[in-house]
Amino acid sequence: MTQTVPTQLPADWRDFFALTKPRVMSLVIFTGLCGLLAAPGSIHPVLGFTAILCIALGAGGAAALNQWWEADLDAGMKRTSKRPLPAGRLQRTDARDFGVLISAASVVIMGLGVNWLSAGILALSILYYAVVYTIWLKPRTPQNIVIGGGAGAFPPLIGWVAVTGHITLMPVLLFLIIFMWTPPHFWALALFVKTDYANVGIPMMPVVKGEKSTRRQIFAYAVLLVPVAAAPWFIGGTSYVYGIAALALSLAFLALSLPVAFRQTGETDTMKPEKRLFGFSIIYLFALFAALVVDRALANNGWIA
Ligand code: HEM
Ligand SMILES: CC(C)=CCC/C(C)=C/CC/C(C)=C/COP(=O)(O)OP(=O)(O)O
Repeated sequence: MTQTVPTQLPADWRDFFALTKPRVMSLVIFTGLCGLLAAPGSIHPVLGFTAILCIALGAGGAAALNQWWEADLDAGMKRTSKRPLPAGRLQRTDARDFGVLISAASVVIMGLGVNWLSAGILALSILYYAVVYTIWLKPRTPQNIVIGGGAGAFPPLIGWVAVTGHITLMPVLLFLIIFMWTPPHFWALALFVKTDYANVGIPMMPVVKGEKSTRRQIFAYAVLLVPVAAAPWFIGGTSYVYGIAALALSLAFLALSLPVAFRQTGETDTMKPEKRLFGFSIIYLFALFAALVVDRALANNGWIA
């Protein structure tokens, strides 16, 4: 007897999966994993896997709650109108319940299985993204992503604390790197989807302060990112392998932010430098955190100091 094997998950499962913003969260999870792998000491692989699963569940749950709250806003923006809620493929209450369930599960499992400090920071970052950023800051101030960006900066700290059980300067620096990276990452994108945010009344920086001010601020954060990204090397937390990679990547990021910072655009501009900077921002963070893990692996094997 022949059976047809379904090649795709049922639509409702795909929609729940989409609620977790999987593409964005892949980098969130990767930075969490790198924090865990770069931390001094060791963790049992099963517990390490559990910690990363909890970061994924917590970040995904917070993203679901973000979309539950913003379903009407998302319906009004071209970029987000096809998401499961605005497209009518899911009930709003189902998205809320799913978000609460996997967020709560992530914190409890992290606490019981790994340690309560990492569980506490995970809970803080979920509340930070779903409540402080989404409900409070995003509709109110153009500094929303500067302050709210803190939420996305926690995962490497959580991964690190999952191993060590305490907070030191190194994981705080990893937090600061993502904190400084978030404004240029997001504002580069906001420059080319400006009208979307203006249409739904979200006070993103280019809408409120204008393009010129946003461009200058992107540059300022890209400048600050150079010493902050190299700081783990300066304090002796890594070797020159990470240090050189951090400087090279950050200077490339700065170079790409230059044409964004000092140009004016007309109505028909294709926004190539802004799109390039946004694209590179993602490669930048993947490569920087990968360099950190390679550096620590080389040191642990005695190949570098
Ligand atoms: C408040 C902070 C942030 C804001 C407002 C923001 C906003 C955005 C937006 C609007 C997009 C476009 C893609 C989409 O529509 O889903 C995007 C893409 C992306 N973001 Fe962010 N982001 C933030 C922080 C982060 C952080 C902390 C990470 C990871 C560490 C991250 C990783 C990514 C990635 C990987 C993409 C590309 C996704 C794709 O290829 O579709 N973002 N971000
Ligand atoms: C562990 C944990 C909870 C991590 C959280 C990670 C985090 C805060 C990531 C931020 C990423 C993100 C998708 C922002 C989108 O902003 P938006 O929601 O304003 O974007 P939108 O306009 O696409 O809805």
